[in-house]
Amino acid sequence: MQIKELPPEFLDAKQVLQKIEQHGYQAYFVGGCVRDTLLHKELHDVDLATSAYPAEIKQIFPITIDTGIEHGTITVRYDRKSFEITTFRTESGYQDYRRPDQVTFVRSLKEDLQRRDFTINALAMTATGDVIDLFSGLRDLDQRLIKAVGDPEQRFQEDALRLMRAVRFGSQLDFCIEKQTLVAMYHKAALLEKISIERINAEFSKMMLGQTPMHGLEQMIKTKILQHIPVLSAYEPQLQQLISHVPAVRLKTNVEVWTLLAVALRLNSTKLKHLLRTWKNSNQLLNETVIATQAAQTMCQRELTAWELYQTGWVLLQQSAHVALLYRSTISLARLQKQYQKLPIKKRGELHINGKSLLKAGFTPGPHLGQVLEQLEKSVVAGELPNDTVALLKVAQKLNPKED
Ligand SMILES: Nc1ccn([C@@H]2O[C@H](COP(=O)(O)OP(=O)(O)OP(=O)(O)O)[C@@H](O)[C@H]2O)c(=O)n1
Ligand SMILES: [Mg+2]
Repeated sequence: MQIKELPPEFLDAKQVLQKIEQHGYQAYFVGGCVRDTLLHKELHDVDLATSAYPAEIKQIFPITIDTGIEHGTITVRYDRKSFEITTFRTESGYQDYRRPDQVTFVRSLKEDLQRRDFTINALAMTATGDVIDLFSGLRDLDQRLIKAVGDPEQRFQEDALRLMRAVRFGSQLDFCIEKQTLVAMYHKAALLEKISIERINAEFSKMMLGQTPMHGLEQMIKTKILQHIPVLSAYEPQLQQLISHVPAVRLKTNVEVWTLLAVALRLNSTKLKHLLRTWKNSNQLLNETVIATQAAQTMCQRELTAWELYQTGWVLLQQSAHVALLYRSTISLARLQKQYQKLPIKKRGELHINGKSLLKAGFTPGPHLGQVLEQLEKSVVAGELPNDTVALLKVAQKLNPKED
């Protein structure tokens, strides 16, 4: 099979491959970029593989960087751009189920492709667009199957993260996991405990942001993978309920992902923070999810007050509403937007009074100033007071009678 017109992302790299070929070596596009081109999907990275050893690549290109030379990866500078090229290799060892103990450079493309995880990821393509399919990856792309290359148990034994990758690709591409591969996942599920939570999280989030996240969750339950991931393992019944309640959902952001889980698992703020911290999410994601969850849980029961709308902010309100809509179909985004737009102010900076103006008016410095300001802010947001400096100062003086 030949791809006649290569996407533009390949064009610069094509020259690099051809230059390597001119020196008598083989060089190919490999991995996800070939898969995604065949599926007409957006490409994120173009991986290059070659029969040339790192030292030989250095002889061809005057400027190189030893990016991961012990694994055979070199960055080549060509035409003012950078390209990562990896020498064909086999891997052995895998004592820790994560990394091979030993990498051996080889000259054969087949040996390189057969250590890869799934058949659809084991395709190669020449500079001129010829697809090399040694493990029936094209058939599996056609049948929409995630199938391990060779012996599935061995593939998962080598790198247990592949358990999550199988589920992730299944959801991203809306593919099924082939039967033997699924059985092997069930047998090897416990190996996931060897994998760092950061890497599990990265795959899990991609899965949840994919086309069929509920199918992904279902497969995590069926294969028992769920039993070997932190915190969520304790919530199987709630996740099962979520799957039957919202069979089809497309989530757009990580905040939506974790907010949906928080709502489905009925987590209070302490438990939610524990989940998010255990999964090593960033502080920003944690803070935003806590706010969005609070709003979503409330929206499932009743409309938000002006103060709640104000505190959540428009960006998080949209995400909360997207989640809450799955539980309460009467929520209207247009109505929410109208209510938000009607707020007299959108942030504290818009309040026509601040600490400085209070001090200028003779207030003594101290924490009570913050309390007075918050009271004024609440009253303005609720529409009980105009956002007017003179009026606000008057009320401030009443709130703090000791001051003149
Ligand atoms: N645990 C892993 C990780 C990667 N690979 C191989 O390395 C390639 C590149 O890995 P990566 O960039 O992680 O995945 P992609 O398939 O490129 O998918 P993505 O779109 O997420 O980049 C994969 O296609 C696969 O051939 C593998 O065999 N086993
Ligand atoms: Mg990739």
